[in-house]
Amino acid sequence: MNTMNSGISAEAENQDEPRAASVAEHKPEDTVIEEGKTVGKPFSDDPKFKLRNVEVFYDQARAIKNISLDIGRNEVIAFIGPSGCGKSTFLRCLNRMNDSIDICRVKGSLALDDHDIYDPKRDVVELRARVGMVFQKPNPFPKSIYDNVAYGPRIHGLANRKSELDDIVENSLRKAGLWEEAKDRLDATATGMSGGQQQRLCIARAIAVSPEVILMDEPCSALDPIATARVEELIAEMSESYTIVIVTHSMQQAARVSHRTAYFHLGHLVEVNETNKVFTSPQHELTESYITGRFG
Ligand SMILES: Nc1ncnc2c1ncn2[C@@H]1O[C@H](COP(=O)(O)OP(=O)(O)OP(=O)(O)O)[C@@H](O)[C@H]1O
Repeated sequence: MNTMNSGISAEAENQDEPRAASVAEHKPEDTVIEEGKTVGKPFSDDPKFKLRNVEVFYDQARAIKNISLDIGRNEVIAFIGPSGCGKSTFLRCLNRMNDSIDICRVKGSLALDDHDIYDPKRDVVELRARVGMVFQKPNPFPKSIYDNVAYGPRIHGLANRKSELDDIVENSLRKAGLWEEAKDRLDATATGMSGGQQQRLCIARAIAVSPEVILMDEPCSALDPIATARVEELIAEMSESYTIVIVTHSMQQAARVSHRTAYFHLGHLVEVNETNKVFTSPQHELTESYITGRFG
């Protein structure tokens, strides 16, 4: 796990690659991006997801442009890039959350454990149990803490007896680091919790159906620094059991929590590499421009 949290720009600027000279000569936005060409290490020896030539359209507008990427088993991968570059759109393909958007079309090959995610015969409810999601804003149901966590296991029939359900709720809350705070108020309404607690409850809710992957779309953007630190600790703990994909606007967060980082730009996947490499010696000038704050 990478623990760098400062000095990203300084380290990036200290490298003596010849590319540095060319950056000074023209604006980053003038850079021509070679479609479908991602520098670094976009592929993995043990992929959980194999994503090839993925394109996503909203009506005629192409939001994702010929992206190929593997996401490794039990890897934490961060998606970074300027606003509107397609991070969330690409993330939402991984459990077909885009299905609910009528104008959205997904092309290419997307496989989870070598099975086509977009197979028309695929059970999307089962897919989303395997590939859970935590959103930007904590969105607990207006129910009790217990019922929030028990909801998924109930609809998926994961517990035959009340005692089994109790165990799932307790284990999920423990894994989400919320048990001590919640155990004496399981019947209290979830919306009365703090924002950070609500977000950990949403993580517990995702964990309760035994997912293999957890997608996180800016999970800390509505949280204060202490609640953010708690969720980041959780990500580190959860990475032992799950594959985690996190979209973040915070480069420090990407550096702290992820093994690999993927840099998106205008719908292209420009660079993917081990996180410390992306932040200390980016190979693409657009990545370097972004992490040194030239735009974004
Ligand atoms: N439901 C939608 N309908 C039409 N266009 C959309 C829709 N959602 C996203 N887009 C467009 O797709 C492109 C990529 O958006 P997306 O939200 O995936 O980017 P992002 O990198 O996650 O942005 P941000 O960091 O601001 O959340 C943008 O041009 C956006 O306007």
